[in-house]
Amino acid sequence: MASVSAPSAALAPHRPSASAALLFPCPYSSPRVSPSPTAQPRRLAVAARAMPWPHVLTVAGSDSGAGAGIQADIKASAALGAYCSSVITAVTAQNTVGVQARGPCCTGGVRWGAAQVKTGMLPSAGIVKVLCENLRKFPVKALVVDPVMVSTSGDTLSGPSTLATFREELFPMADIVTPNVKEASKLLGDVSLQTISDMRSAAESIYKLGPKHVLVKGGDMPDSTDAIDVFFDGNEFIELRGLRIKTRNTHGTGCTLASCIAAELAKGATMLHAVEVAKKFVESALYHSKDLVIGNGPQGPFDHLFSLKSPLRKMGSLHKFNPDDLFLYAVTDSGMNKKWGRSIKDAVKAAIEGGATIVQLREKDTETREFLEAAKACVEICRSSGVPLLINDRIDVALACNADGVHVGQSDMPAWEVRELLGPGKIIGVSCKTPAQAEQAWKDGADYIGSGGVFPTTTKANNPTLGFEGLRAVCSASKLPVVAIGGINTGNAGSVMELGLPNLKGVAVVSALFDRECVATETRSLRSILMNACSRS
Ligand SMILES: Nc1ncnc2c1ncn2[C@@H]1O[C@H](COP(=O)(O)OP(=O)(O)O)[C@@H](O)[C@H]1O
Ligand SMILES: Cc1ncc(COP(=O)(O)O)c(N)n1
Ligand SMILES: [Mg+2]
Repeated sequence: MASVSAPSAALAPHRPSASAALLFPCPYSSPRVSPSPTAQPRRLAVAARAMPWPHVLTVAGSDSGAGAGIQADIKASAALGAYCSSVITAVTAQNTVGVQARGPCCTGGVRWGAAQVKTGMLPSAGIVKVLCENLRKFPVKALVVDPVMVSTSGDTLSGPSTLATFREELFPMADIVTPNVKEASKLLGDVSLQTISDMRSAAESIYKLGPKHVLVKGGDMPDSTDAIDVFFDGNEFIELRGLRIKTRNTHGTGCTLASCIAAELAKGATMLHAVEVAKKFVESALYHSKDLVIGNGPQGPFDHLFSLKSPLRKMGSLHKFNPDDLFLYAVTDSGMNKKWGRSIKDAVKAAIEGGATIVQLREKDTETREFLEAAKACVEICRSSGVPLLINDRIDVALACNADGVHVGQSDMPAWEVRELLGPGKIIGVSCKTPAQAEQAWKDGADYIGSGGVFPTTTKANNPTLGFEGLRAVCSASKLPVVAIGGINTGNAGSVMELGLPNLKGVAVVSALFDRECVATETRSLRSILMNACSRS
């Protein structure tokens, strides 16, 4: 890419002034309603009035190369279904080689209402102070602070003069601060950060400066085959481990991650879920862009809008996947429900009443139309009880009913293709019998694996039995949480949980619940057996 120079007027420093309000008009005034509602389809007109759109305001620098900064923020927010407005704090001239020039703009007079605000490059202590004044005057719903200091190309974007203002004024207001390892080190007086344990200590020290959460990002961690970030909420450290994509196109990963967090928060996600979706989004975008050639420099931009190639995709589920949801996993079977004269919907209702923590509709013999109708009814029941609903194999049905996710087997669509179709927010489970399959499921972006048959079963034909030893091997090798499946019932479920296997979060059952007269009673007794077993092991 040729070197791009920024217009010199834009590089001249400005003092904050009231006229900035004109430069950055408040984007929150009511949209004009079409004077002729009959001219547009009724459903669209109703939606436009009823839905407050998720909104991110980015306060960051412009990157003329458009891979990072404001440009990344707008693309990332749009990709995740949020509207993004912007306050430009600096103009930079950058390309795939590095930063050629930079200069500050102003942030004065901007009213951001109650948006989720994401901050990026804040080039001077003066601008950080103006920002903090505004934040105190106009409280926001959430504040995501990406303390941009040095670009990945090694160029300084915000000098040491801003450090104290970051630490003392901005961080205490933040809901999350997302430094990379180099920034975390600078913020803590150039401490050396070489290991995950160093990242944990850094997260804890930065947390003490006042933000509600800290994410220390490990994209630039040397010698790591995985991309590991450390999340800290003041109580618990969570290691977020993703696949490290081999690509030169990593310019703008940090800006993108922070904007995605803000976009997910705007959509109503909790902080940890927002961070998890954001990380998956960056991983998917890098994967899709790994061979992209833009410019000749060592660090290229990536394609934020890769998902446009997958028009089927929905906006993602707000149901954050919690591995503990695998505890009592109810899997339906159309034959069994027919035999006992109940509908899929009534079977699911009863399982939830009895304490099922996740439900999968596995309807191998149900006609598509009937399956979809039942799935839509089950989505409603599950949503109102806070229980995630997954669909076995049928990605089309999962998309049509907006289920929380899908469970696939080794002969179904590969999990990475499912992820392409469903997007980063949905839950994906994969059946795995071997450590190699478990490793592949993780690489493909799955959230959990189901492993079995632990015992002989009649529910699934030609299904070799793994036994406890096979289950142990898969659990020990898995980087994902595991649910055991296959021939599990009230008589043997306790012995499975008492194994105390690493990553084993629960048991999945079919006939033990649904090939019985009273689903709710069976579910209740299985639940108490599992709870007792867990308290013993
Ligand atoms: N090659 C990669 N493959 C997968 N994820 C990556 C890669 N590089 C960075 N990430 C992820 O991108 C996000 C931004 O991290 P990082 O690149 O460290 O931030 P920054 O851009 O601020 O230096 C993190 O979630 C990190 O794990
Ligand atoms: C205007 C601006 N803001 C932020 C970054 C950080 O980018 P990177 O993700 O490459 O560290 C950048 N290079 N330019
Ligand atoms: Mg980076």
